[in-house]
Amino acid sequence: MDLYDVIVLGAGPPGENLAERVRAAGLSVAVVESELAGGECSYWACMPSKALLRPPTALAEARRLAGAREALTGDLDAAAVLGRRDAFAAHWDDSGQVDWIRSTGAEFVRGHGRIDGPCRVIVETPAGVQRLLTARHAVAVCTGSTAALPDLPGLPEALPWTNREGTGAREVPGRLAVVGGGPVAVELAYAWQALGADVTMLVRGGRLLERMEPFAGEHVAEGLREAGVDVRFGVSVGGVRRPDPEGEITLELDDGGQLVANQALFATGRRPRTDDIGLETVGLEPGAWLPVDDTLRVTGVSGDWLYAVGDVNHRALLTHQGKYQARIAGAAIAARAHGGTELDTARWGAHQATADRDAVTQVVFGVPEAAAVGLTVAEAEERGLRVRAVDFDLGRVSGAVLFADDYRGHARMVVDRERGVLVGATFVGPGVSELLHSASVAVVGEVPVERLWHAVPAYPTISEIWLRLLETWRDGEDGGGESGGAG
Ligand SMILES: Cc1cc2nc3c(=O)[nH]c(=O)nc-3n(C[C@H](O)[C@H](O)[C@H](O)COP(=O)(O)OP(=O)(O)OC[C@H]3O[C@@H](n4cnc5c(N)ncnc54)[C@H](O)[C@@H]3O)c2cc1C
Ligand SMILES: NC(=O)c1ccc[n+]([C@@H]2O[C@H](COP(=O)([O-])OP(=O)(O)OC[C@H]3O[C@@H](n4cnc5c(N)ncnc54)[C@H](O)[C@@H]3O)[C@@H](O)[C@H]2O)c1
Repeated sequence: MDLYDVIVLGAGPPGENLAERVRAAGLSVAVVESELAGGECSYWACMPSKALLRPPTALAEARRLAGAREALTGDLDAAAVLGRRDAFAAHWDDSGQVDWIRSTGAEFVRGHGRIDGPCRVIVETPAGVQRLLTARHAVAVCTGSTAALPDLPGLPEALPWTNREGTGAREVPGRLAVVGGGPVAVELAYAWQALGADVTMLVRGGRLLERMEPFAGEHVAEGLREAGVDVRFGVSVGGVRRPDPEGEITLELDDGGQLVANQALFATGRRPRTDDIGLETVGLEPGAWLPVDDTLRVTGVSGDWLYAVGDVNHRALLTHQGKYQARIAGAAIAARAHGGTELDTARWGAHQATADRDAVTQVVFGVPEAAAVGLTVAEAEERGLRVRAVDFDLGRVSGAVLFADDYRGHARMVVDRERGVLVGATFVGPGVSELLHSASVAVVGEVPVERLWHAVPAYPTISEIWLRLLETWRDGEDGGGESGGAG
């Protein structure tokens, strides 16, 4: 029997970070991984998708600049982009990440882990050997999520793409249907269109990126259309036919039409990887998301030993938010293990996950980029806050106009009227991703809006949007905020 202070099940970014955190606090830890250390993010999600997106984005941005545009002599080299993607996915070899885990002093155990009652994990190794690990203090489930496919006739036999093929494919399909309107659909539609596919997006709702402010999805839809993607709203898929798994795929649409393509990517959300991890041995339901308290401890399990971190708890399905949770959970596990320390579970406290509810950051890449932190107006109102949306056209900011000819974009800050602080911000436009952290600091720091006048953006950067937003805020509801110009 192997005894550790902490056992981490799943070595995606949150699992790796949790292990590092508890090691730094002097606890022993074993990390169990059934596939590749680094998780979905490193091999079939964040990394390869961003590697696919960066060359087309750079090219599209150059095309928008007189003088640079004239230097472009050809199109993207799809093979080179795919090759660069392979390098960013470390050629699907996790030895670098395993070395990093080991360098923290953690033990890395390859195999499928299943909980076997409180504080026990049985690992089935690739050699078929069963190994029992026991935890003195905590087991952290960090098993992530996998693509959720709709229950459609003919779909399983049609072998559609999920995010795995959508980020890992080695050939560009001639015609690609993309089902969904969330971040995966948006980013991969943009990337594959740029790589040479004819992409049609089938979005069942009326807009893209439904968790962001509506204007973000509108700008992104316009960008996709300009890039050549056929974006269709209000279309649902009722069934799928692909008699020859190597042949064309036909999507039957609810409006009576059909779409024939060479490949179909279903980007229709995620489900938790909890169906085969022994949850039934501790009274939990296999296949369900794991609800947690704000120290990331699973609720409904006695004994304070079971934690769930990352996608699997369904709080914020993003790598950086999972890593944030890992830092909080690691601190809480260490404090409970060492005893004697009172946990700081106040809002923004060291042992209280707060940002993954109140200051979730996200960037959806492509041209334009959509970047958001905190609450949208709708979310703030749902929480009973009295807010004011302060809007400004990014195309009237000097730094933006320099960034790209014919710059189009928009910014909004959401201000809590009672406290006079920002509770959310959204930017959409080329190159806005790096603006986001300034807004996050303002939201998390609960910086009074009036103080933001003293945070002087360098001229002429896109960050001057902050001055324009402050002027609009100052001029009040009906002030119009027309004071753009050169700062
Ligand atoms: C196409 C795509 C693009 C994305 N882009 C971004 C982005 O740009 N930025 C961003 O922040 N987020 C992005 N995300 C989301 C991000 O990938 C996830 O939030 C992140 O991977 C979650 O990390 P995780 O460790 O919780 O889960 P995962 O990354 O899924 O890792 C879980 C790990 O647990 C292992 N595991 C599962 N079950 C067991 C078991 N029983 N025993 C042992 N090991 C097990 C798995 O093999 C896996 O390695 C993207 C997602 C997709 C699909
Ligand atoms: N850049 C980033 O940060 C990034 C990029 C990609 C993914 N992610 C994260 O990964 C997670 C998964 O992303 P996603 O886009 O797959 O999921 P999502 O839940 O964000 O979006 C799913 C989309 O599919 C649609 N849909 C769901 N069921 C459907 C059905 N049966 N038929 C047609 N449409 C259907 C939804 O309406 C929605 O538009 C998200 O939480 C996302 O934030 C982040």
